[in-house]
Amino acid sequence: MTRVKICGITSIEDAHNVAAAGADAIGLVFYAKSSRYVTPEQAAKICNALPPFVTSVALFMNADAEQVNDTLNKVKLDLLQFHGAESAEFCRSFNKPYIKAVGINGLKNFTEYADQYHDALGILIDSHALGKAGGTGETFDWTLLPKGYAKPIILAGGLTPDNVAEAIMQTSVYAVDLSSGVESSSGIKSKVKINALMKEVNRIQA
Ligand SMILES: O=C(O)c1ccccc1N[C@@H]1O[C@H](COP(=O)(O)O)[C@@H](O)[C@H]1O
Repeated sequence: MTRVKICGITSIEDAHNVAAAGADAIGLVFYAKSSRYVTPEQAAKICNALPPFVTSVALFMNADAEQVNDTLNKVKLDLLQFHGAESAEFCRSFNKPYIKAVGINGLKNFTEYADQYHDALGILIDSHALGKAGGTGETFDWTLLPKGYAKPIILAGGLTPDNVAEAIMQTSVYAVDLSSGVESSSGIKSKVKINALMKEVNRIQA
């Protein structure tokens, strides 16, 4: 069963809609330049309102250790997602499970890059260029995905209710991660699109 994470949650209502639709995880963006940015105080309210068995994921983009620690102190978080140029040493320094995002665009050697993060729970592959921010809403050529990599692969980048079934069937990834593809406007999730997404994911796995 392919897992689903919906990223960029900014309200309790959106978190409830994601959980009710049957997604596995919500993502909270702690990157101030993002339209989906939430403060630790807002995120704490959202996480406290989550039902059991829905994973809360904190997305950081080149944050410093102080910001990550401050967020961890204030918010009940299950997993960290590092979406920038964070070193493996930095990612593991919080003693918290993490996933590392990799921008596939222009990446020379996936295995060499991803192997540095050998203690990550999984590797998220997005369409952005190395060093640039993700969440662009752009897809990439899924045939570039590594085959048979030792860790779970999470596919991101431009996924929508219309292309998610094709993406899962073509790639057999462990999980998909969506943000802009299930929004009604930037930072606001659409209940209709979230339900349509989960219907598609369930349809092809029935
Ligand atoms: O969502 C953001 O604003 C964001 C900012 C900086 C880095 C990553 C961000 N989002 C992540 O990008 C991918 C793809 O998003 P999309 O579906 O193409 O909009 C996803 O992992 C988001 O979590």
